[in-house]
Amino acid sequence: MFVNSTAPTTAADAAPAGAPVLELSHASFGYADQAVVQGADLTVRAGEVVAVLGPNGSGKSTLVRGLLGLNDRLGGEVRLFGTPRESFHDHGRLGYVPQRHTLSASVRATVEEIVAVGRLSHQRWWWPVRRAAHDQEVIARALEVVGLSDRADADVSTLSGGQQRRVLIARALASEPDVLLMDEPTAGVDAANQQVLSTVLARLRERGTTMVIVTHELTALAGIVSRIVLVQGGRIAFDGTPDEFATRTGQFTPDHHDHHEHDHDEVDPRPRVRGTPTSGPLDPRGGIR
Ligand SMILES: Nc1ncnc2c1ncn2[C@@H]1O[C@H](COP(=O)(O)OP(=O)(O)OP(=O)(O)O)[C@@H](O)[C@H]1O
Repeated sequence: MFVNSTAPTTAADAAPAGAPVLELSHASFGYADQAVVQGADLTVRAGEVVAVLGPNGSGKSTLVRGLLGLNDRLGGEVRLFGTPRESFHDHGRLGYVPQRHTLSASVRATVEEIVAVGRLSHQRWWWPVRRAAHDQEVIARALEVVGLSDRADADVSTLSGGQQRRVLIARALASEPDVLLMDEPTAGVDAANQQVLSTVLARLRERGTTMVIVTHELTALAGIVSRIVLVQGGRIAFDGTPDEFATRTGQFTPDHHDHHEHDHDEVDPRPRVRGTPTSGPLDPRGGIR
């Protein structure tokens, strides 16, 4: 498998470690007039890797889509890189891998062509249609990081579902986002491919990429997440470190002090987030299956 490549770079003006990049203040999101997520307060800082857990239907996707402006905000505020969402236009700084989304069999495009779509947010109308050398380089690195360099010219419809998820991650990486939001990136992916994805995510974390990952498979992310947010019934029921989560639920003890924590001399720039467990019982499923 791939493993010894470098991840795509983040934008040159990336937020400094610890700066707030995504902020929700008493935010409610839903569909039409129906609130699904209510009164959410959440600040994600540069360099954090946040796992969003919760039972089916609790509102995880709605929360993430709400951050991106993909559903209705019914109250509260959303700020992206310090700017109110309604005035934020630098969408290339946010990479999004949607849930349950693979590439339709009817798409006639190569893997590289799909990943190249991620560069569109960097293009200007006066640019030539032909890709610049830098774009080509970023696309090649994104493919390398997800282990699909050798499939660049393959028709996407010939790839497995798990490989297609990796194409979508590469597409998001190709936009060189400051923040990567992924909705169940490991869902429906076999153990071998989950391992590949875990390696990809670990490498991105090492590079300081801020990530918000909706997941039911926390074990696949052990050693990668720095913070856990649990959504229950549309509300944030827990927000804290993996250790605090383990203590609170008594269910899951992630081995989050993996080798990535120790094989560097420099101080980890990621902020230490204080746990803010709310009162009341946590759902025993805790979003883990
Ligand atoms: N487009 C939509 N229109 C109306 N209601 C929706 C829509 N999408 C989701 N919902 C409803 O919002 C609620 C929360 O759904 P959401 O997808 O956010 O949950 P989730 O926690 O991500 O669930 P899962 O783990 O199953 O993916 C559900 O009751 C769902 O039916």
